[in-house]
Amino acid sequence: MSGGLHARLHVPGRLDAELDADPGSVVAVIGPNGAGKTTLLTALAGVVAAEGHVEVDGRSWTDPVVGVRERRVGWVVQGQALFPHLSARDNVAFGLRARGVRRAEAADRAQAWLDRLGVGELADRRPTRLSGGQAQRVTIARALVTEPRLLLLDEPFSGLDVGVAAALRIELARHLASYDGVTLMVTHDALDALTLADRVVVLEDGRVAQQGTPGDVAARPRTDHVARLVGLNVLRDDAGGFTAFRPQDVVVSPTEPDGSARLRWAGRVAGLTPHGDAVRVQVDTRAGAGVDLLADVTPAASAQLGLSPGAEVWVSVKATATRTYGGPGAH
Ligand SMILES: Nc1ncnc2c1ncn2[C@@H]1O[C@H](COP(=O)(O)OP(=O)(O)OP(=O)(O)O)[C@@H](O)[C@H]1O
Repeated sequence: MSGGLHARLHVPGRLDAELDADPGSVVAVIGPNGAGKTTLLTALAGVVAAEGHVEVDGRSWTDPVVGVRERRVGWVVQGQALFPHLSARDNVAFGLRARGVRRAEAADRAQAWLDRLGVGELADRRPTRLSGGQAQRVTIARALVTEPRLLLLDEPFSGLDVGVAAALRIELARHLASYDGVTLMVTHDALDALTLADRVVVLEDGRVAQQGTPGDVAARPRTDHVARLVGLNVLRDDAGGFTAFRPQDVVVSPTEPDGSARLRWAGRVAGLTPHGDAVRVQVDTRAGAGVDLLADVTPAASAQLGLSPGAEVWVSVKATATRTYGGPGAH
């Protein structure tokens, strides 16, 4: 048996997934709504009943079944409330007290974690007197104080101001770097998956659709969801291969473009949104299972082409600007 996490979990109708993670690694779990991300986390924690097995640090949590309270899991869950009647320090100390740690020691250890997360001076405050970012830091301290072997983060930055989330991201990255347990982080944010994680697991319909390093998953998405997250156009061919290209390499023209070395599609403009200095044009081409292609054009070109929703256009991309992978003979 080796360390880290080994899990195979089956929750009928909701999840059928196998997962391995090295000690100290951070795994981002991404996928569309309803893909099974929360089910995966709750099944690992033992909150949701699952068939299969879970092994952490060489110890089975499923044979015999280890109860929810005995699993060494730290939770930071979306919308999870702190106990309103307890101070920040007592909130953090709670899990230690429940494990029989004496009051004074629990308070000291809680204070040390609050200090580490930069909210030590707020230890006596109740949650209603904390900002969203401060409360999330207390929640993270509460998850880490019991020294879990599995840290489960479900959208840890959602609902926070951009600036607050950015600061917390840096803080959390620092803690994760020195944490030797396994972290699983559910996120809808491509940047979090790319910057905080060592591995990315893509769930779709309760199954693992793809996994790999963040760089590999971002460069070679195999699901529409990931393609959209990382801002790539990805088309699937009949042989199971994929063709990916960047929106900035797509040319929009009023008539069919010349040149045989271009892939081209006729379509209609489905939407226009600002994207950095460019205009991101969504074109419904019926090219790939109802997925719109994305093209980035300059505002001047957009005006010149008279782009507006419903306009008929051609989109094309040089074959040399595309990358194919995944199918037979491709890589
Ligand atoms: N308590 C439940 N009982 C039965 N089915 C459920 C329950 N909770 C979720 N499901 C179903 O299980 C599937 C996976 O849901 P889950 O909440 O794990 O997805 P998710 O990837 O976390 O989605 P989101 O991004 O929307 O949070 C969905 O089809 C959902 O409808």
